[in-house]
Amino acid sequence: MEMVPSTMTEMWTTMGSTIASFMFIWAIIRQYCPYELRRYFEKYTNTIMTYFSPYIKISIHEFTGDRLKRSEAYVAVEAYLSVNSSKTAKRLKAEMGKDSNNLVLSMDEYEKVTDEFRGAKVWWVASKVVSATRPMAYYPEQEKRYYRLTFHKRYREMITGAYLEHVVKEGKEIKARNRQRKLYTNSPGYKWPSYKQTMWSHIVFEHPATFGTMALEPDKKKEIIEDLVTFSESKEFYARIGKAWKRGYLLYGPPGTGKSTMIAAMANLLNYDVYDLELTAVKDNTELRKLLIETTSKSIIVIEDIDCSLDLTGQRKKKGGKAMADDEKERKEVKEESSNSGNNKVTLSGLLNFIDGLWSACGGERLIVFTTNYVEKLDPALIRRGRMDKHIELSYCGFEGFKVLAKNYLNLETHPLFDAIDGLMKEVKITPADVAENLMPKSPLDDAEKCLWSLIQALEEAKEEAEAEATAAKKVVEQSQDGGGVCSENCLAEKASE
Ligand SMILES: Nc1ncnc2c1ncn2[C@@H]1O[C@H](COP(=O)(O)OP(=O)(O)OP(=O)(O)O)[C@@H](O)[C@H]1O
Ligand SMILES: [Mg+2]
Repeated sequence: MEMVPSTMTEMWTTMGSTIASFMFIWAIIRQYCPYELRRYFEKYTNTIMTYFSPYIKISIHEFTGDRLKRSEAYVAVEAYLSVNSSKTAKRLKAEMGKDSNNLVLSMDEYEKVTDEFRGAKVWWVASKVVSATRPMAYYPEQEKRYYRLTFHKRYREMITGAYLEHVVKEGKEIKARNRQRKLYTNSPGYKWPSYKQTMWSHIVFEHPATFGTMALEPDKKKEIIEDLVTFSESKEFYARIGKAWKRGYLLYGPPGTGKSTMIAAMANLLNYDVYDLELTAVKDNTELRKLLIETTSKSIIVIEDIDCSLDLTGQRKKKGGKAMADDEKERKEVKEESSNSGNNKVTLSGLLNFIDGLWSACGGERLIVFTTNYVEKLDPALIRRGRMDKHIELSYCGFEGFKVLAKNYLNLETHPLFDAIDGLMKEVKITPADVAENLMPKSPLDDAEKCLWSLIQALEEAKEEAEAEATAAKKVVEQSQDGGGVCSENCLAEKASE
């Protein structure tokens, strides 16, 4: 009877020491056996194991090829498992979901979940390979994440066919349902594209503007909405006519007329992401192309104040201020210059390529929107139809626009003061931003009437200013006509003081 515990102890001791020796030997092998030899050894053990194993494995990697874009299959599987794994997996990751009010769960790394499909059992594992450490300490390791699907070989046909189809389809649906719209921007300080997943950084897009809240003539509004909706539903049409599925919009007009607001409204209408491209932060044409490739479909790529972002006009003037007739030739020169000199800048040709070069067709379903305050400053090549298909002028606020704002801000459909405002609006130019500002209650006690009076006052002031300016301008014209182009000493002094 007493023998049992002692035998047990002995057995444990022997086993312990065997394991210890084995680990020791393994450590020695790891240290001294060359990496290549070990790889070779591992490869063949794997092959032998696979030969005898009744299971088939399929890996779905996050990045395939040259890591240009996240694999669509990976994204779909991720979404599919986010729903299907949360019931069975024990370690889960949580991320903020749509509208930031729920958490979306997905399986954590190295977690295994089981799924069943028509009586067949399959296993999914989320895993990653960390590539060998690089000599440079500040250059972090690369992680390559992937999902691995394991199933019995007797289900081969069904799993590789129907099941994977089901996973991708459902994954895409889940993705669309949980889609949190994003606002992306290219960060200027960022240098090492290879270890970060993307060159864009993003936040959740939460702009409340819609076409409903925009002050715009109803006809124009309707036309723009129809144009956008038609675009988003025209996948087949674009394929048939052999054009990339994208459309360019140029929004121009004075400051405060709603160009940025309209972009937000567009994104909200179509449920698209927004890529706010800061051209001045882009190093060169190559980087511009990389940024383009990393944009996803169903998105709006925005370049605000295009006239300020790029010295396009300057570049062309530098070439000797030639007449517009030399246009084509000049553009060619600019192109050559940019390809030869390799100066680190985004050039006009780089930007044109970005909009309609070969690369611009990847992905599809994208809007490119430029905004500017000075449309006449832009290079005609940049805004010709085909590049910027639709030109939308956003202008000063009309009475119709005012009514929308009055409804939004004060919940007013009519008011006795509306007639006075209508009259004044015909005489003076006021931006929707100024109207909006005046209609905004300034204290809790402000009622609608007070806000309307504030607007009337602003309109009257603007009118007086405009009149004063007009008289001054008239005076100058008269004086120059009187003097017959030759100024008297007095006139010169007056002009100088002006
Ligand atoms: N058409 C409009 N309808 C409703 N609100 C407007 C409209 N235009 C401007 N606004 C209001 O004015 C503010 C400024 O508008 P926004 O930023 O869109 O102007 P912008 O045309 O982009 O000006 P900028 O050229 O200076 O960038 C917004 O906060 C918005 O509330
Ligand atoms: Mg703006």
